[in-house]
Amino acid sequence: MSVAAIKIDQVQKQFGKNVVLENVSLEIPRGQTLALLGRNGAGKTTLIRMLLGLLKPDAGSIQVDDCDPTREAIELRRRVGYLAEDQTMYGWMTAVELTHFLNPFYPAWNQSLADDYLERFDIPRHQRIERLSKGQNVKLGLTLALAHEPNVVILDDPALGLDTIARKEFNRDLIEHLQAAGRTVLFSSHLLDEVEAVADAVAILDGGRIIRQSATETLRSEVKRFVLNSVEIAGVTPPPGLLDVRVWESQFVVTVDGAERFVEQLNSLGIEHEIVELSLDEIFESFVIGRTQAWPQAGMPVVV
Ligand SMILES: Nc1ncnc2c1ncn2[C@@H]1O[C@H](COP(=O)(O)OP(=O)(O)OP(=O)(O)O)[C@@H](O)[C@H]1O
Repeated sequence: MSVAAIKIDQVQKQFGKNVVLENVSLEIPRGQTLALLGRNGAGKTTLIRMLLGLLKPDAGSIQVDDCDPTREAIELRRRVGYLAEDQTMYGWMTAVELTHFLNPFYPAWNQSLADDYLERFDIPRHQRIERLSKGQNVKLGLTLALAHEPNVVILDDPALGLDTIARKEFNRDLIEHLQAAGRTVLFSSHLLDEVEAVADAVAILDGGRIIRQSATETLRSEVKRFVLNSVEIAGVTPPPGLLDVRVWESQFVVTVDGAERFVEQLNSLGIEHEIVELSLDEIFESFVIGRTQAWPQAGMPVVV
């Protein structure tokens, strides 16, 4: 058994002329929860569909729980729990009927675990699925994704459309039932404030590439915002990992990936600075819409 539960190596995918994924590589160690972040249309669902063998990569390779999704799709489906974005289910069945219906498709299906989830998630067993609320629907989807005790769980924007409290409940359930059981979880999301509490690691997908993958805590300690006096910064070499520069009255507000190195650089030059901690939301924003053009070039007059 390999150490990585999910291994994506140099994957490419294009639809017609639209290159959606370009040299995407990503590894998720067993037992880890990784949040895949990206703006609308970044390619999250496309990547997830390839992990499940529903789409073939144009190039590159994928391993999920030691299976190649393109060649072992059925075996893979049995080992992986999947909750799709806007999952549609048989509306005319009741929740409990659906669990019994799916049972024979999965050799490892655990009906008493399915019953247990229905109860713990407060899903009315005998109500038709079409009459369940959005929150109950998502939780039923989660029940179905987990009842065969998969090693790997893939959730495509699971909290989409849920209200704030339902999302918090969902995240709590995710932590209690998946992480505690040592499952590997990959979930895509754009609700970053909530990802923070759940994800051990995040990967940011932008422009068809993974532009950053890191432990959530490491990312927060390495990406910081600095407030600097504009006169002092003139002529200083832009730091590696510069993500964003804004001119604010007589100050430069600079976001850097590699905060420690930048602090050393500023200290060695005797430049005073204030450090601002960022939320994951602000970090994500700096990566995907940050602008670095406002960094002053040596010899350039500086706005004061
Ligand atoms: N089957 C397909 N045929 C053609 N283009 C597709 C197909 N599936 C996805 N695309 C295109 O690929 C790009 C990525 O779509 P994808 O659904 O993977 O993004 P996403 O990150 O999941 O977005 P969202 O957060 O909005 O769900 C989009 O430009 C989309 O139009």
